[in-house]
Amino acid sequence: MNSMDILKEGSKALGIELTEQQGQQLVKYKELLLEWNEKINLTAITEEKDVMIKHFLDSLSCVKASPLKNEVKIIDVGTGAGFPGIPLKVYYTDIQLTLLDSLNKRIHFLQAVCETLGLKSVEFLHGRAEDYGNNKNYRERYDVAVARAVAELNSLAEYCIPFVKIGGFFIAQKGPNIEEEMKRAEKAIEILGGKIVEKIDIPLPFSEITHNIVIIKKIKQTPTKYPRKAGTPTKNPLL
Ligand SMILES: C[S@@+](CC[C@H](N)C(=O)[O-])C[C@H]1O[C@@H](n2cnc3c(N)ncnc32)[C@H](O)[C@@H]1O
Repeated sequence: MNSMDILKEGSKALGIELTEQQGQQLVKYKELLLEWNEKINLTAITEEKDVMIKHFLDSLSCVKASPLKNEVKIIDVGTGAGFPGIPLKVYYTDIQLTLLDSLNKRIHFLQAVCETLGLKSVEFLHGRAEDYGNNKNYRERYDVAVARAVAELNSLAEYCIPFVKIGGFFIAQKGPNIEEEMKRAEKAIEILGGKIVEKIDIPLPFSEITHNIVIIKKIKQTPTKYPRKAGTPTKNPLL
């Protein structure tokens, strides 16, 4: 099966239909990812089929989370090579997307991808989530914050919840067996003004893997002392 077939079949299994143009944009993105990966470290997954499944289909599986829809304002925290943010932007063409990462080389890659694919309304932020989360231009300005493979949920909540408006959502894409990690994060989520409202199991197409999406609603303002200074949320997570 080629990359386009994996995308088409896999997205159907996820309950979504990609247009021909969206499919072509994602295949082009995959080519850029593998090309740039020879010069800068973007991904450890390099086999084409695995890239399509573990990066692209896994990112698209976020559409199972109901808070995601067109026209919302989304921040992808620790986006790395653009996952899940860019596949979501290809699918939901009208979202306003902010891609945040602390590695500038990755930001340059993301700018090149968005320019090549013709994606509009994308903002690029280079820096730490803890710093932008304290900046009034970004704090509590988003309908949705998403993150995949960045940190344990208790630290990740401190990175992400400050960006979300009251009534908005933080969507954490997680691997299998998330229950213990969710328990360890309960206190932190509450302190930061959130509440877990749903956990969705997602069987990843063409694999035996089941991933989880944890959906957290922001129900009250985040106290101004959070996020703490850069590094603290991972060194000393709220418990
Ligand atoms: C393992 S990668 C995952 C990237 C992408 N989300 C994915 O699923 O492929 C983690 C990324 O988070 C970024 N990161 C880690 N801590 C961060 C922080 N505090 N603020 C901003 N970016 C951070 C790293 O630079 C890295 O690109």
